[in-house]
Amino acid sequence: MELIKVKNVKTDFGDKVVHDGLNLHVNEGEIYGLLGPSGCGKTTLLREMVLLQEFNAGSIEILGQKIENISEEQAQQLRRKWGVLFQFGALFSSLTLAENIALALREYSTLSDAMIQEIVAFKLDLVGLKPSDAFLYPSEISGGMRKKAGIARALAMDPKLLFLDEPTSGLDPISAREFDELILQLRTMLGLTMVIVTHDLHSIYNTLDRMAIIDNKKIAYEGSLEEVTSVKNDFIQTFFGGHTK
Ligand SMILES: Nc1ncnc2c1ncn2[C@@H]1O[C@H](COP(=O)(O)OP(=O)(O)OP(=O)(O)O)[C@@H](O)[C@H]1O
Repeated sequence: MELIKVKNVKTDFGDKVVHDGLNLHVNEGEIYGLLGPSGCGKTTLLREMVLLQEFNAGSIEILGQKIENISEEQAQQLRRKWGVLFQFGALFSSLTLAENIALALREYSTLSDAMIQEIVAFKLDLVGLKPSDAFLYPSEISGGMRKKAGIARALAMDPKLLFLDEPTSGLDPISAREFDELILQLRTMLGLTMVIVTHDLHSIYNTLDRMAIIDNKKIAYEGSLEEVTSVKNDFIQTFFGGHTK
């Protein structure tokens, strides 16, 4: 089942055309990568998918709902069905990790305090953080732990879909690989579908089921790693740093 359908999406910022007819789909349960050279419009597409950015033409359907011309009420309902972790999507520095994770639950649910604490503890455990980490502030933890806490916050409302923008950027290699493992575990445990913008070749190899490479305003290549890297041309060779078959 296709959870995301992008059809002929066009985006410009004034004179600058960023997307000129993008087409892709993401299947349920898939870890799908948005790749491409710097500035090709990956983050813009991700922002369009999560209703933070308008596009000029075409159509995007998420979880069966077309998002162009969506009403505010429908948009609010849809936003609760996905979690997002942006590259600089910092946690609120004045709140503990537990308070950060609980934020959406307090805003969108009528659950009791005790129930919210239980859910927070469960989410912390899910991402590999300790119960005692709940009381720490973002400034007191490492970058890797912050990313994990960001994922725990994104998972607070039990989303079906997770959108991640450059999740391993800024992490040391060990934390980055730990993060890849976490992504794979979460998919297995929760059956999540994920869309990940990434430049990280290790993450691309370790985690992605399929990917789209945006170049020159279009989806230049789409498919599994095997399919994409079997293309014999200079662009693909350079993009994958010569690590193709
Ligand atoms: N709000 C905006 N106003 C004007 N131009 C924008 C805006 N947002 C993005 N752009 C431009 O659109 C292009 C695509 O940006 P985007 O951030 O989507 O690229 P990207 O592929 O994610 O890049 P990177 O890999 O460097 O993060 C860039 O040229 C950028 O400068």
